[in-house]
Amino acid sequence: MADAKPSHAPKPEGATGVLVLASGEVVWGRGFGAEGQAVGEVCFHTAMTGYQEIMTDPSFAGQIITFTFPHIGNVGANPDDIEAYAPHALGMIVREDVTAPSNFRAVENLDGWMRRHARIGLSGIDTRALTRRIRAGGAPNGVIAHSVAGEFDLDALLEMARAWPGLEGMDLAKSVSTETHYAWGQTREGGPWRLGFGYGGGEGDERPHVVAIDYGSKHNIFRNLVHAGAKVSVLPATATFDEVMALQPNGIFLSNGPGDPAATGEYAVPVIRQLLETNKPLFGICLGHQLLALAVGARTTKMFQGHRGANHPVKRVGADGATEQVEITSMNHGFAVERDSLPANARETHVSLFDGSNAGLELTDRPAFSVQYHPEASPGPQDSFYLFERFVGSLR
Ligand SMILES: NC(=O)CC[C@H](N)C(=O)O
Repeated sequence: MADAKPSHAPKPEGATGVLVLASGEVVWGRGFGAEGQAVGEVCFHTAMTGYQEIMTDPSFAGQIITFTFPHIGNVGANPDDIEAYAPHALGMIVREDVTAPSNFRAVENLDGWMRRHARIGLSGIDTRALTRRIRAGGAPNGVIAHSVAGEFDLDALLEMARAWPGLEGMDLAKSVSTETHYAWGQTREGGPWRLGFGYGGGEGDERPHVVAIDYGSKHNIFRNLVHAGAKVSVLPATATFDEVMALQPNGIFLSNGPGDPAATGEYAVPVIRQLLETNKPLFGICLGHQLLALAVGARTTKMFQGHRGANHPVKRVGADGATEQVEITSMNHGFAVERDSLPANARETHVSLFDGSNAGLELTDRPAFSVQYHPEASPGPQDSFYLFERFVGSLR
């Protein structure tokens, strides 16, 4: 089968998978993983490693990921490289077919892992053409479908893609959050994973206590907080001010998460405003950054194509306004804080060197700061671990 390009071409021989965009474009390929169909926003991710971490990052709820790196699946799947206990991305679009894994840590192949978790894959796609399509036209809504028998109702799939309302205005954080409060160190994972050791512990009464509000958090954030010296309790996205304070936090963490930050209106921002009044140190990542910005009166906006990759350069600007350093960061966001809407008590601390968009802030009258990128990496570089040390170091 020739590699499919975005087109209205009739179904090629042997096609078992298809992507149908809301525009009517049809891209044929070969399905893997689960059969069925899923509708969401089609984005692209440029990381060369970490497909399992990316698929399990809850921030990707509602999204279908096109991997620009052509060989996805060649290290299989294992029970450690996960950022949540199940995948949250709806599906993946890849260039090459998934081959048998070649890695000593693999316990199953990606195809079986995707099937087990009811996630759809599409291979044999010209991912460069699709990425250029997204870069030029923005991230479209679309349906990904897999049928071993090769039976597809294109009209129904197109209708599904068109009927999907899109991520703007969509509140997804509370649907992927934890349902109950739990202590991170008492789960099977603690600090960062090490070959031969697995995950380290995080218990200890002498450690400063971080209460994390889970809007769809990645596990590696909690592992890094533990590694920096904290113990972590996790609360649902809808936790009230009283529920947070009942745990006697030394510091508060606002997690990453999916969907439109402005659509979390009634539960996140009002609580964050109350938490800021306590003057307890507060740290936010990605959705947590956007929610902190909203809480101080700034605005967020939907980006044209978003930032998703593991090598995004960010400029860090010191409080003196002159000292500048560059961090290479991991990014995964489709919304951004509008710099011009930041109030006088919020200082922009980080700027994306790809497009100049806001990538971090700190309040000048409260011990609160946040970044748009993912300092916990997984996947990605670890340049930004200092943020965990800075936050945990500020807790008493
Ligand atoms: N990784 C995240 O927390 C993403 C935040 C938000 N959902 C966005 O797309 O911008």
